[in-house]
Amino acid sequence: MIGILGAGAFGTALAVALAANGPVTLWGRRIDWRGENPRLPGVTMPGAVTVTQDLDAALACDTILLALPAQALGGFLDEHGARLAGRVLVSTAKGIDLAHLTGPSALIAQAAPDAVVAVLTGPSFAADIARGLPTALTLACADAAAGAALQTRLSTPVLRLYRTTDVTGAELGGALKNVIAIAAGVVIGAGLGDSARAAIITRGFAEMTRLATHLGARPETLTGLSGLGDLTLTCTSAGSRNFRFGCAIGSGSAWDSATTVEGAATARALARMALRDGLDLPIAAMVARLAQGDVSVEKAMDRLLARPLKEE
Ligand SMILES: NC(=O)c1ccc[n+]([C@@H]2O[C@H](COP(=O)([O-])OP(=O)(O)OC[C@H]3O[C@@H](n4cnc5c(N)ncnc54)[C@H](O)[C@@H]3O)[C@@H](O)[C@H]2O)c1
Ligand SMILES: O=P(O)(O)OC[C@H](O)CO
Repeated sequence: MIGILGAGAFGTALAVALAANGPVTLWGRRIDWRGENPRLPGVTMPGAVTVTQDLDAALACDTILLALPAQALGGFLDEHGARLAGRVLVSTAKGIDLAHLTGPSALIAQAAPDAVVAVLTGPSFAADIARGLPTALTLACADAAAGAALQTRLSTPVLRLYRTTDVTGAELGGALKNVIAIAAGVVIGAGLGDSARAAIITRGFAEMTRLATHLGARPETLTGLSGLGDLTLTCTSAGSRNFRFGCAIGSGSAWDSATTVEGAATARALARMALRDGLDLPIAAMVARLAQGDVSVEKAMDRLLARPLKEE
């Protein structure tokens, strides 16, 4: 049976989609809604989904999807990680943990060393998945046989999973695209134009590839759904919270800090990793400063444009 930890927009959307294959238990720490999750308005839960605050019910499942925000995952695992032993654990968070400078799969593997760990990522808005719109994702698992079994188990007629054994590449693609999406939003919010956005996407993709391959990812994974695919979606759609957050920075508008924006903390993590490993990640470093209000949009653009001219 499938359990999902985290009853936010994405956990709920996955529960709705996977109910097509059988019963699903969706756990949230606070379920103060019935029938329709306010984080995913207009979506009714199918009968095959049990929504619960009882963690034991979800932990009784053999396959568990973790749909908590990246910066919340470490704390959750500190408290409950030992109870995840022996399961198939699928990470869906798109971020780099600021405290450990690692992706969610490494945190999970550390908390539950004997578990099979996989990553589900790729271009997908929760609202699209919940509405049953066609979506293609990447399922990454270092254990090829376990990955193939999961691919079958988590695919539905409209949710099409492609598999890879490159966990590092798939996970980093999903985390890093959020940072570049903030930068793309800043460009659009500040009225700098679509040409500048295309430049940010392309140079951002170069940064994503530089860091991911440095950490052992296969370059072709970055050009797949989990990298370029998700980067394209997130940098071009107002459906993305990261993109909208960037737009708010660029236009000087207010932002609701309760909204999950994974790219802000991940940009800070990347800035630290760049320093640690001597990498050049100028867009990520600037997003980290913009997200914290440490630099104005004008100064950020001036500094990026004043960098020495170089080969592409
Ligand atoms: N929303 C999407 O379209 C989408 C798509 C793909 C991947 N994701 C990824 O899924 C992850 C979750 O995003 P979301 O959209 O569901 O966010 P969300 O803000 O809608 O929901 C987050 C949920 O996590 C819960 N939570 C936070 N801290 C917790 C803790 N310590 N213990 C237990 N529960 C906790 C919150 O109560 C909330 O229900 C993110 O990493 C995001 O990048 C989201
Ligand atoms: O709303 P965002 O920016 O968190 O993006 C959601 C998904 O990651 C898009 O694939």
